[in-house]
Amino acid sequence: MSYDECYVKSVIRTIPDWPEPGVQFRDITPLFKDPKALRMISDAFIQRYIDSEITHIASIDARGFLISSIMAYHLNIPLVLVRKKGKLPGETIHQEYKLEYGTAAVEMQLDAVTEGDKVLVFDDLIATGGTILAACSLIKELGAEVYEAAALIDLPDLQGSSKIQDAGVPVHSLLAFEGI
Ligand SMILES: O=P(O)(O)OC[C@H]1O[C@H](OP(=O)(O)OP(=O)(O)O)[C@H](O)[C@@H]1O
Ligand SMILES: Nc1ncnc2[nH]cnc12
Repeated sequence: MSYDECYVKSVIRTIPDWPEPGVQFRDITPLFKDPKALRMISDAFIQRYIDSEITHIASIDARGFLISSIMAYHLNIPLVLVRKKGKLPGETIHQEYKLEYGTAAVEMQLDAVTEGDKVLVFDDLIATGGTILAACSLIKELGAEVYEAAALIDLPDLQGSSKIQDAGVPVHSLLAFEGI
């Protein structure tokens, strides 16, 4: 089955003014109810990385987990978790980042990745880029290299993907949606 961008885009639902007025929420839940669309995007990501040098996928809480665990299984590489602060046991490091209002923080376990690892950072969507940049900073702090940041959806008008690229991290996404 070949990748059909129009088909995949058609199963992503836009909810206007959620969770607050002015936001066009790109809802990926219908994609998980559609095995054909899920297979198309999973295969597209797997094809991109099958012959790459990536050694680990660092997957971002929570929607990032859904696609990256399929990728890790098929690529036969370790999946490590970047979670919202306070969810991971044991020794961790965390990084704060800015939200539209206030701040949030993501966290990784100290033994998640180490020097020599080439890590793909994966999330479902890039908006302002704050979450992925915080994840990249944790991976670098642990001594590993960020190979690339990938997401199903980019919202280019919010300039997050440009910000990530300006920080020296290549970015790959399958779909772009205009607007915020
Ligand atoms: O590029 P940014 O501006 O940082 O925004 C993108 C992040 O926002 C959403 O996560 P959310 O915090 O809503 O969490 P969820 O995946 O648990 O729903 C999305 O899944 C990304 O992780
Ligand atoms: N517009 C949006 N749709 C879905 N998830 C998001 N996370 C941040 N902005 C979003």
